[in-house]
Amino acid sequence: MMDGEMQEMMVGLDDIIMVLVAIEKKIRSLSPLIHTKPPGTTSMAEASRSFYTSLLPHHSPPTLRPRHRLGFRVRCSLGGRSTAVVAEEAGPVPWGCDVDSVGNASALQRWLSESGLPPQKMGIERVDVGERGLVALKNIRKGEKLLFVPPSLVITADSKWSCQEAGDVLRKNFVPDWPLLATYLISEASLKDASRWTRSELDMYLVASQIRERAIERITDVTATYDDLRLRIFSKHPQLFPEEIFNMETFKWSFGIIFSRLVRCPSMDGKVALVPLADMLNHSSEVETFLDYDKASQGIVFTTDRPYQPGEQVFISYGKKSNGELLLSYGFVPKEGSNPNDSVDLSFSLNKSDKCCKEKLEALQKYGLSTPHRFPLRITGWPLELMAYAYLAVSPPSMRPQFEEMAAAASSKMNTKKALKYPEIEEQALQFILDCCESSISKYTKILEGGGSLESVTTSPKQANRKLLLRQLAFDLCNSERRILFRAQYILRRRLRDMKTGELRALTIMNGFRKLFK
Ligand SMILES: C[S@@+](CC[C@H](N)C(=O)[O-])C[C@H]1O[C@@H](n2cnc3c(N)ncnc32)[C@H](O)[C@@H]1O
Repeated sequence: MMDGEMQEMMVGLDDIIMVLVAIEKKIRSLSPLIHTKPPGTTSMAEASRSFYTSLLPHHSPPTLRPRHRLGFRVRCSLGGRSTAVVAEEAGPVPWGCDVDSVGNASALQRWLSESGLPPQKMGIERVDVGERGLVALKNIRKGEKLLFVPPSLVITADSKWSCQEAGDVLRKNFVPDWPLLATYLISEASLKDASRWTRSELDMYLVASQIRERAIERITDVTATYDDLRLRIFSKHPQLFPEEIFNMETFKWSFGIIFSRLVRCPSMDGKVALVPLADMLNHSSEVETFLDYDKASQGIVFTTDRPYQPGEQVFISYGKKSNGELLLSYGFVPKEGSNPNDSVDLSFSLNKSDKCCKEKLEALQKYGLSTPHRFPLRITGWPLELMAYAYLAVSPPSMRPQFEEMAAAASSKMNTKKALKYPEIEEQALQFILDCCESSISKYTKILEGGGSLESVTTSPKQANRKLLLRQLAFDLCNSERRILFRAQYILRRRLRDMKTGELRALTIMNGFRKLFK
């Protein structure tokens, strides 16, 4: 979560929705009560079933055979298993969020209103940004509250499971919300084909970007989480969690949904939920509004921070995220230059041949840092922490007494937000950052200008050749990250040049004085 603010992800109707598993067959048959129960009493299994039948483009029956789909994952490791062990096993990386037909949207909307959703000023429609989204049906004022999705339609860790016993087992074992919801989705879902990045594609197209590392970390975390659940729970209750349904592939799929569609509600102590209809809202960096639970109306709402006219797509913010983070969790990259929160992670290391390398490393470790360490660069500059890390990296042995102060500042554990200043090594520190920037730029350039293999894709993701689409996403991301690095390079070079001319001027003046006194 960036800047402690609410972060949306969400489980899409079309995803949650995909529902209905074989488990259902074994357990209890879901009664066709969906349309007969009074509003507000809908069970999550019913919700899932209805989503499924109302939004899927083809009304294919739920299948036991797991097929893959969707997005990326988060840090949610349950156990202490070394993540490095599973990194290599991670295999193909599910990516992004498939967008299905809007053909059945009206059935979904009808069902939602029969289940207690109040009349809406927005409807699900095909849109230019995000393929499918919510569009204003009437004039919407700035500051207006919208949605009001009642808790009965929301999926949370407390939701009722089709297979109550399975849910109880997970809760008894204190499984945290994210893996619990992921397992819930598997138990309710049947899966579809996905756009997926393979490990080799990540290596090929995102080799210059730190996002590749983070993608691998995420897969690793999900893999470790699944392994932990399998060991502690699934293997002990095979009748509740049969492996043909609860396996690594289905787990990756459900985490993909969680990553791209889970809503964190600040007003419910950060409780996470999957919210139908709300999960049709696309992200815009130009708005700041986000989903939350509204105590007064007892529903999930958001408050518009701009007016909309009928026909306009309505947006929320998924949080102040960089393009890389948006690609990682949601599978899209905003238009170049359109994201004021964009940043690029750059990895910095201590010099191994530095005489004080060991002491510097110890100082870093004391404050929870290491070498290499990643820092975010923005179009507007770099964090004070990076400058402190650079000071530490270039400081000579005579500055030993300052190592700890530098490490503390690099970890942002210093209470003051004041920038450290060591004029005697400032030039080297800036040069250290510049060198790292330039070496990174050359990696991006190699990818971006490497024979024009990343040709442009203009058709919709659905129709586009999957490979071209993924390459294009990687291309867009690399371009936006390189742009930030170019800017940092420009600022650093200028500052270094100014310092050098300043030094030169000072030297000339000094020489002048010297001559005068002679
Ligand atoms: C919560 S869903 C929003 C609804 C989604 N468009 C759908 O049809 O299900 C999040 C997904 O919508 C798409 N999306 C959201 N905002 C977008 C944007 N600004 N540009 C492109 N795609 C976007 C991405 O595929 C993302 O994973």
